[in-house]
Amino acid sequence: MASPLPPSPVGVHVRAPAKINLALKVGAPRPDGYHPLATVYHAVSLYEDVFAEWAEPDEFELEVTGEGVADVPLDDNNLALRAARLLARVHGGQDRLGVRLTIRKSIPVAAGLAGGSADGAAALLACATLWDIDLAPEVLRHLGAELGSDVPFSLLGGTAVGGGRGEDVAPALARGSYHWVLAFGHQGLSTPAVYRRFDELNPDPTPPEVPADLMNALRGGDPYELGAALTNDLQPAALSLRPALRRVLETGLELGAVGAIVSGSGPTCAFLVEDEEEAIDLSVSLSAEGVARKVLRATGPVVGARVVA
Ligand SMILES: C[C@@](CO)(OP(=O)(O)O)[C@H](O)COP(=O)(O)OP(=O)(O)OC[C@H]1O[C@@H](n2ccc(N)nc2=O)[C@H](O)[C@@H]1O
Ligand SMILES: Nc1ncnc2c1ncn2[C@@H]1O[C@H](COP(=O)(O)OP(=O)(O)O)[C@@H](O)[C@H]1O
Repeated sequence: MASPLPPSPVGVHVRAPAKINLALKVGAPRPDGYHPLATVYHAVSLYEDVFAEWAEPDEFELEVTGEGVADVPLDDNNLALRAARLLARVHGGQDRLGVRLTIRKSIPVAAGLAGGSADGAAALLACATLWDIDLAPEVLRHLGAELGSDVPFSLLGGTAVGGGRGEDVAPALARGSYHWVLAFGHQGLSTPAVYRRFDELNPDPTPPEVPADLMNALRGGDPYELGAALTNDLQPAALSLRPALRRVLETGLELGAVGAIVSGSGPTCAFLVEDEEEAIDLSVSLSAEGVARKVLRATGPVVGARVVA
């Protein structure tokens, strides 16, 4: 069969954001092993860049550069490669498609910020654009859910409620823009290990519900209210596996953060501050304290995966 002609453009650049969970309520494991969640995702301005270029039919190539590359799988376990193969298989029709993917990582690996999911989401969108496969956003999100629980949100972005195992996303009614300071650890945490520790610590958890105070705070747009309402059921499990995180959280609060939380399964600590000036002050002071490997500022909410060029 003849290989399809490269449609224009020949290369596509997609950018996808990191997430933090403003609320993460976790229930008892389901028969399939996943935990039912009621979560509020929030996309922040730290991005993965994924480039997709036309390649020979059936050729799926990957190059990864940037933050934490040594810990990124380069084989078919990589979420970006899996995304490309999945899209080609399900929506490629009779065409024998191929792609050369390049990921420029800025989101630390296994940090609780969904960097791998951002790569999967970005690769889906980049390949769909490159191969001229026109899919509705909800169809793309449905495909994303096959790659991982956080991938649909990486495509959606903004602030959104997540149900099911996290893959069932809907935009939340939210006002305002928030300033965050993110403190990264020296070593990642395994998401399955943190869920396992959650099970040990919570033999009989209550069914998860999105907290009303957090939704009210988001409707009001006041960072102080939001800071007080941040909640993460996985935080005790992450602290139990990485006790040093307690000091990071306490230090950020002592230095003026209006809220502090472990992001998802950790180990990144996210600090909410009042405004940009406070964000600059806190990031400088936290760096000086030496409690984290690296400290960065970010704002949220930002849009989900999007074509840049
Ligand atoms: C904890 C969260 C919070 O948003 O994110 P991270 O902090 O890892 O970024 C997510 O639930 C992670 O989502 P994601 O990293 O996409 O997980 P998946 O690839 O779907 O699943 C990886 C593993 O995590 C566990 N898992 C994941 C989701 C879920 N609702 N229950 C689970 O028990 C399972 O052990 C599963 O095998
Ligand atoms: N493109 C990718 N980038 C980073 N990690 C990936 C990628 N694809 C698969 N992974 C695997 O997913 C794991 C979790 O990755 P990541 O999304 O960075 O963290 P988290 O789930 O804590 O948000 C990594 O340890 C790695 O084995």
